[in-house]
Amino acid sequence: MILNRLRHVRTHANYPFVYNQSRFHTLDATRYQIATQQQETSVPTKEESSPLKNVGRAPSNNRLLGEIFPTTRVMPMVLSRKDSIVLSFDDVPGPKTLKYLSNVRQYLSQIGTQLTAGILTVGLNIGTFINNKKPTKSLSLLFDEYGPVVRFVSPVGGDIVLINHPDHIQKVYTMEGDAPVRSTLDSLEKYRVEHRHHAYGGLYSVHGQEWTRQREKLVNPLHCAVGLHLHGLNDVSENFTQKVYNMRNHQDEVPKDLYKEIHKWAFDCIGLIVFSKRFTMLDTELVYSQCDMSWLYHSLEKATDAIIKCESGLHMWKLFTTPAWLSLVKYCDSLDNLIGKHVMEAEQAISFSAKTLDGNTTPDSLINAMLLGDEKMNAEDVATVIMDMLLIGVNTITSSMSFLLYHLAKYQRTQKLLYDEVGKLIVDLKDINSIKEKTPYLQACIKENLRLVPPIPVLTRILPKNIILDRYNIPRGTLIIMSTQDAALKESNFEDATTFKPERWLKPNTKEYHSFASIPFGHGSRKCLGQNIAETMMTLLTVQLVQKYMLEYHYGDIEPTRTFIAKPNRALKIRFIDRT
Ligand code: HEM
Repeated sequence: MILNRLRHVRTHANYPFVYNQSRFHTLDATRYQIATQQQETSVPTKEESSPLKNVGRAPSNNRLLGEIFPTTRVMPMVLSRKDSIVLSFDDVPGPKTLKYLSNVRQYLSQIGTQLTAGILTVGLNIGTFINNKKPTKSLSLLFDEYGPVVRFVSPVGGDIVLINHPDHIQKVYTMEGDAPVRSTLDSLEKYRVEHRHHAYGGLYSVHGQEWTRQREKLVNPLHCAVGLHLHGLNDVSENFTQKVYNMRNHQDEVPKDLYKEIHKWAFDCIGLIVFSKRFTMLDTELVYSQCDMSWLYHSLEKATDAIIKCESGLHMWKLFTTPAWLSLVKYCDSLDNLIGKHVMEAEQAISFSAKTLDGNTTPDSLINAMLLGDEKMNAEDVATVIMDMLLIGVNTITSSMSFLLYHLAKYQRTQKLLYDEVGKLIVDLKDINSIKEKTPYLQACIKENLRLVPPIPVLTRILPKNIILDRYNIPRGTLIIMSTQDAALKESNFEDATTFKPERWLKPNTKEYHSFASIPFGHGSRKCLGQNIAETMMTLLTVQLVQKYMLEYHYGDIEPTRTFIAKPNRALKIRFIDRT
């Protein structure tokens, strides 16, 4: 939604460049001066009426942009000899084809910037297929062609700038402001506007004051959640380890879909954290009609598939009712209803026991934390927040756990070193920090796995101020896509970059790396809130599996798919061989 609003603004912002190219060729000095004046501090005011002053950024009288990023005073900058030359937004290199189409963008305004991202994804996937390249490689080819800052002139929405240099990523984060804005999933947003009567999104997708309110409400309960449920999380992991034992075939492989079993494990764990209830999807063979929990799981799976389809295609669902869109509505409705039921039960339990929450009391569940206290949320908002949490939390953890097992099975020497560390470990379930302290090599494995395959491979920001990246002046309001995975796979940032080498994260080696070269959980005030939960879950399960089994993998390389949350692109046929 925000993107759709900003797109309108950005369209006008580009006109001086699109139509006045020749004029600028003769006015180079003026252009550089103007671009420099727009550096990080400059934000347009209502008084700026000269067309030249508005080059490369939003028109000054735009109310919407002002609403999202409140206006600050313009500080004129004087160009001294020491100032490096700043190039305009139009000089940013990128594929030309889309530029010609940009003249028709105003006629297609309701489709939006996300479509350009969709086209980008489809293009990269086709390129990968035609050139028989690894999916992770095709994005880096773009940077090889155009340099570390690539501009996509969108024919139908706002332009996109793609970056992969750790210095630039760091600079974007330092300029993100107090209430950072990321691009959201348009499909989920449309669903909420049309089918949920403009309900707020969950923490991942809201902005501004609502984001601040939700984040403040959730930050502590999510931190405490791990401590509250450490035993339960360990039990779920034990369940998974036992299920693998029961499901193995004669080759010691799990013949059914191992990814799906990991998904159920993640669902049971996050279910425990969110609802404070023991879900038992791992023990349940799916008979959908029989219980709410199975339906919740089934709806989550189907809603995820539908969102992936809607987000990665050509966004036709914005114009027509496509099967993917119908499926999204059906399963998001189902998720909403089922989660709503849990929230209502929690509400009733609260009113029955007349629970209260003063400032120092730790709530006994995440739902209760949201329903109690001074800034308590209404039931509908709580249901939305939980839906987003399930969609992000369950899928990201499933992705990382799958790749962690794959990497351990593939790199036998690493697995042996890990076994030396955890083989005889007795896990003290009173304190997760002590478990982490006793397992530095395992923590390095988790980190290295997330470097190689971050479940969310690109992060986005829409900045409140102009930013200069690699000498190019990028106007505020531009969608900046940070290809963090590409940064993490670059030889210039990590030697032997595509190899799984946990040792690189052990002291003193860790100092060698740029702190923004691998940021799987993001950074800053909008950083992932589930990092501790994710690391704890992966620690508990890996310890149990490595203590009991030797992992092996004998098939072709597994790559992450290019979807909004990465998945393995082929079956996880890992062998779980009993340790004697
Ligand atoms: C391996 C697992 C996970 C990874 C790699 C991961 C990664 C991320 C990333 C990259 C972001 C965006 C950060 C940014 O824009 O700078 C994010 C946001 C978020 N994550 Fe995670 N995540 C994981 C698991 C979880 C779990 C288990 C939960 C909760 C149960 C969770 C809840 C959230 C929330 C609520 C946000 C939005 C925060 C905000 O906008 O303020 N994540 N995550």
